[in-house]
Parts: sequence; C-alpha cells; structure tokens
Amino acid sequence: MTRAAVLGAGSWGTAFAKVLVDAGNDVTLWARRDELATRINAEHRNEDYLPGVELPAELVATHDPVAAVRDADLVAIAIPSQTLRENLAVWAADLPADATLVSLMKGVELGSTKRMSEVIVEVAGVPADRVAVVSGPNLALEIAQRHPTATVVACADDTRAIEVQKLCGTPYFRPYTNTDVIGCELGGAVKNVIALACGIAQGMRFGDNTLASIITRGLAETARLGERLGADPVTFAGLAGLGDLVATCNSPLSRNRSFGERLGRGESLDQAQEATHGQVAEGVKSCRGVLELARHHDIDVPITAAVEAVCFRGLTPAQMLELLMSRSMKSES
Ligand SMILES: NC(=O)C1=CN([C@@H]2O[C@H](COP(=O)(O)OP(=O)(O)OC[C@H]3O[C@@H](n4cnc5c(N)ncnc54)[C@H](O)[C@@H]3O)[C@@H](O)[C@H]2O)C=CC1
Ligand SMILES: O=C(CO)COP(=O)(O)O
Repeated sequence: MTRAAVLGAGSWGTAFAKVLVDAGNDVTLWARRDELATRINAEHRNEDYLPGVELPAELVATHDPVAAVRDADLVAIAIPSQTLRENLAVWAADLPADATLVSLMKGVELGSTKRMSEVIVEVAGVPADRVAVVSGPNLALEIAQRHPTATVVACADDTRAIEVQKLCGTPYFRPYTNTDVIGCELGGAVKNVIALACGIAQGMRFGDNTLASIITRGLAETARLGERLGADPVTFAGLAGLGDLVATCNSPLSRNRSFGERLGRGESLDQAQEATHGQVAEGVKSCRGVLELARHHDIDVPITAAVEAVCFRGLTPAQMLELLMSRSMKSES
C-alpha cells in the first residue's frame, strides 16, 4: 500500500486526503491545530471546512509534520500559497528522499512572483521533475461529496505524473496527465483573480453575458501571459484552464467568487476578509503577484489589473467596469 501525506487540513487538503484514501492509499493528514487533528480522529469529520461530510475512518490526522511525512511516497501540500515558503523551510529536512511532492495550491508568491512548484523546488532543494501539480475544476466540497470530477496531474516527468494519476484516481475523481506544469499552475492561479472579477460583477447584479465576457477575456489574458512564460496554449482550453475558470466563476461554493461578490455589493476589503472566517481567497493576494509577473514580461492583463486596483488602490466596482468597458477597441485575438 502506498503511504501518502497531506499537509494542510483545510477544505482542499481534507478533501484530497479523502480521495487518496478512497483510491486505496494509507493516508496521514497534517493539521496546523492539534485540536483539529484530535477531532478528525475522534469524529471523522472536519465540520468547519467540509460541513456534513463523513471522512473515512482509515484517515489518520496528526499535528506532527514529522510523523505525517514519515515513509511517505507522496507528500501533497494544501496550505495558503503565501505561507508555503515559511512552512516548507521547517518541513524540508524531514521529507523522504524519493517522495513525489504534489502542490495542490493555486497561487503566485508575492515578491518572488514564483509559482508554487517553483517555491517547492527552491525551498525543498529537489529537482523540478520530482514535483507534480494537481489542478482543475475541483471545488473541495463537491469532491468530498463524491460528485464526478476530472482534474490534471501535471509533472515535467511524465512517468511520475502517471504514478500520481494512478494514486489519486477513483470512480468519482478522474485525473488526466500533462507535462505543461507552467500552464496548469498559471491557469489555477489566475482563475482565482478572474473569479473575483466575476464575483464583483455578480455583486453589482449584472447577468450572464457579463460573466461570460469576463470568463472569456480572463482566459485570453491568462493564455497571453502563459504563452510568454513558456506554457502550451492548448493547456488553457483544458481542465486546468477553461475547466477551472468555468467552475470557480460560476459556483457559489468558490471563496474567491463570494469574496468578489461582497466587494461588488460595496463591502470593504476588510469586511469581505472577515466574512471568509479565516478561509483562503487566494486571488486577493495573487492578483498582485500575477500583475507583477505580467508587468515584468510586458503582458497586458486588464482584468487582473482592475481587480488589483479594486482590492488595493481604492477603485470602486463601478469604476472598474467602466474602465474595462472603455478600453481602446481591438481585434479579439
Ligand atoms: N478549496 C478548494 O476547493 C480548492 C482549493 N485549492 C487551493 O488549495 C490551497 C489551500 O486551500 P484550502 O484548503 O481551500 O484553504 P482553507 O482556507 O480551506 O485551508 C487552509 C489550511 O491551511 C492552514 N493554514 C492557514 N494559515 C497557515 C499557515 N500560516 N501555516 C500553515 N497552515 C496554515 C489552515 O489552518 C487550513 O488548514 C489554496 O491554494 C487553494 O487555492 C485548490 C483546489 C480546490
Ligand atoms: O480552486 C478551486 C476550484 O477548482 C476553489 O476555488 P476557491 O478557492 O475560490 O473556493
């Protein structure tokens, strides 16, 4: 039986740990709070993050990261992107030498503008082909409820991607492989920002045309930036691109879309932040990282820039929409 560790017992870490158990692995879940680990072991539930979901009795939770990763063949990480560097610096020395490291995170690091797999390579000191990324239309609660879902396992080493694919495939969770790590990761990170924009439009009570326009033009700016960074443009038409955008931008389960909706209704950043009850809306941080990355490569990302301006520069949602609609006319491509 394969030993797997999942570091991070929030929504996605817990749901992915459940997937790994359902796929037949021996899984340990690391929780930041001791009290949560104890509760998961006693009650087989993680009610704050996955309400109403019964977790498999075989899933073991611990507050000790060393115990969590001991003898693991696969170590998956699901913590807020901006905390990865500091946490991994503590965990790195105890990671088993040959384990595949899997990023479940969707963000861009502030300051360095690095993708999560790049941070893992740097901080854990491992070759890039030992790091895989899982990304796609994967709203945690739906997966925990076993709604049929597809996803992508991206790794520069195709053989390793296939191994991870086998380890996490279940009757309700269908992973495809891809060697385009840049495209898959960027798709996941930027869609959180686009979901914020969709939420803002939703909060302003605009309809489906507005939403579809933001999704489609959001995809265009993601692909433009991705191509410049070396991604395969085809990836953006796939699950980690269009698939994730459609799911996140349309779902009331998305924290990013809900966060945007509050901004669109006129709430402040602090008010919207408070309403997340500590759960992460990655796009709020990543919009700055994505914008920095795009500016560094001289790529136009108008929706990302507008979201960043609403979050951090006092632009109102009404001004944001006006700004986007009054840009110079151009060809679609
Ligand atoms: N929730 C979802 O549906 C999905 C989330 N993701 C991505 O997975 C990553 C994790 O997201 P979620 O599990 O949803 O977030 P969450 O907010 O539900 O859980 C985050 C977890 O990280 C822990 N945490 C918070 N601050 C920390 C710190 N400073 N150090 C260590 N741990 C800390 C929290 O205690 C919690 O267990 C994000 O990058 C997100 O974009 C990806 C796919 C689906
Ligand atoms: O990444 C996700 C779905 O694929 C989850 O999105 P939120 O973080 O906005 O909830």
